[in-house]
Amino acid sequence: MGEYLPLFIDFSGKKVVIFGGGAVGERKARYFAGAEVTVVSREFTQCLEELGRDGVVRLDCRSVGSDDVASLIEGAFLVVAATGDKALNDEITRIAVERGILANNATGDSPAIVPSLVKKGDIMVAISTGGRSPAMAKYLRKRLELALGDDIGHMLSLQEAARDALKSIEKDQKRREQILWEILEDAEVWEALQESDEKAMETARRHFRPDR
Ligand SMILES: C[C@@]1(CC(=O)O)c2cc3[nH]c(cc4nc(cc5[nH]c(cc(n2)[C@H]1CCC(=O)O)[C@@](C)(CC(=O)O)[C@@H]5CCC(=O)O)C(CC(=O)O)=C4CCC(=O)O)c(CCC(=O)O)c3CC(=O)O
Ligand SMILES: NC(=O)C1=CN([C@@H]2O[C@H](COP(=O)(O)OP(=O)(O)OC[C@H]3O[C@@H](n4cnc5c(N)ncnc54)[C@H](O)[C@@H]3O)[C@@H](O)[C@H]2O)C=CC1
Repeated sequence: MGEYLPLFIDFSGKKVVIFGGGAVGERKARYFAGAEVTVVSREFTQCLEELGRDGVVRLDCRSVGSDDVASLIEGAFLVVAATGDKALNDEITRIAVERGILANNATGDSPAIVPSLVKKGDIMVAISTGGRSPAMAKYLRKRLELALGDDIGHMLSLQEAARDALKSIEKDQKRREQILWEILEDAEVWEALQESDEKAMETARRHFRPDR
């Protein structure tokens, strides 16, 4: 097993080439939908056809042999091998790696892993089992989705606002850090968040006191 580490990458404008237009190719295409996604496949799921029609992804309908791969992945930032043909997926992955392109292999050893993703507004939690049990990654995602309530999205907005306000009030960085923590750990602030963002900010402000 490799030394996998998560990293949040800005995919806007990046070229992603996905091979295979089945259920797995579709899931990966939706995951990377913010990028410039092309799906290359003999056939496409109905959902991919719709995404193609709406201009969310580009569809390239063709049968792929290993000789075609190099030209199809030119300029790509990431290649996803998700056809139903394991040998072809391994070959696609090998060719991408050879060219220094990131690759995700849906049926074998994979240089890059697509995680399970919990999203609450701008907060993201990525889950991987290092490839050992994708089913368990999915299971943990479902549990975390339930455990992390919607109020964390509101706390994010509050922290952002408090952080901005503190920059002009409190010159000492360590002190700003401490105040932001106090707000995070204040049960009454979390309670006030249920009522309104304004009420929560009001409650949070008591931590703004100058301490000297
Ligand atoms: C290594 C990895 C490479 C990669 O694809 O990136 C990989 C590989 C393989 N998956 C397989 C099977 C399944 N994968 C899922 C689901 C997901 N698989 C995802 C990621 C990953 N899958 C990467 C590791 C992630 C990690 O580190 O944990 C998720 C998280 C992300 C996504 O794909 O979007 C997404 C859940 C999203 C969500 O809902 O949260 C399910 C369940 C389901 O579909 O309901 C099953 C059936 C049950 C089972 O087998 O566990 C097989 C065997 C194929 C076969 O038997 O033929 C292989 C190949 C192999 O093992 O060699
Ligand atoms: N990594 C993951 O998350 C998971 C991986 N898998 C594995 O991923 C693979 C794909 O799964 P599905 O999408 O469900 O299969 P699928 O059979 O529905 O889709 C495969 C697609 O690849 C296309 N394809 C196959 N060979 C091609 C070629 N030479 N040229 C062009 N297109 C070609 C087919 O037309 C089809 O559209 C399977 O081997 C499956 O076992 C399955 C579940 C999860």
